Amino acid sequence: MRKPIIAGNWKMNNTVTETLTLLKEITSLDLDKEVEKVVVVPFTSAYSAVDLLKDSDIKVGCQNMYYEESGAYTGEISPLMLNDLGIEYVIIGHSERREIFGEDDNLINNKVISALKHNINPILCCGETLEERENNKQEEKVRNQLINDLKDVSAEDITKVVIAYEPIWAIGTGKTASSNDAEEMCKFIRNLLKELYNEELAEKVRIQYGGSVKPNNVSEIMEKENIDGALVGGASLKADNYAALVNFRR
Ligand SMILES: O=C(CO)COP(=O)(O)O
Repeated sequence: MRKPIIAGNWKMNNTVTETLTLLKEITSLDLDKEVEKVVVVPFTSAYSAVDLLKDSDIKVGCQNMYYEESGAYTGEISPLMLNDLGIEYVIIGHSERREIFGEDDNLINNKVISALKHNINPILCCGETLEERENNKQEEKVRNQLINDLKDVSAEDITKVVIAYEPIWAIGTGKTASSNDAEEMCKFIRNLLKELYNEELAEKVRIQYGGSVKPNNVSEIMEKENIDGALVGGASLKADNYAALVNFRR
């Protein structure tokens, strides 16, 4: 009932030339049409990616945005700019933004609200550090993040949000959460959504797992009841790997 969504987060990788090469390779491959496919590219590649993918069913996302529409915010990109390009998804609150660039839940909440107002679907990231997991604080951490990040998001809008559970200790480390641990946290998130909204809406929200997802573990992860997609970094940067992730059912 929830359409699976596989998103490749390219992070700070690929020039425009490299973007075009990779996307041409990806579009030449046979990709499952029943899976929603997103490539989340650097801002500099967004225009070229949208143009190259205009006749394909692969959607383009960006990795961040500011919440204001315009103004004196040197170095920032606005939702109007993303709209103008035809960007459908934006990652908000990735742990790298939180940890390296000091983004807090208040800023992230403003970005989520602004993206929704401009009809861009947020992929809202949450997840705990290794220390928090070792102290069994993962649920408390994710609960606090989501309560604050989703503040004032209406019932009408919550189903447009994709939530990505990305335990920080599993990102880029080759250490994946076990599929059972990932499912347990995604189920916890769905139950929280039931509490914040209601059962019917919570059942509609798509929840992704992210953190060292690879072609060889994607099927096991995607089999889980509360996991509806994957947000993939490293493995999404090679065309055949991206195709294998999208084709997790084959
Ligand atoms: O941060 C991630 C996706 O947003 C996960 O990255 P890796 O797949 O490289 O671990």
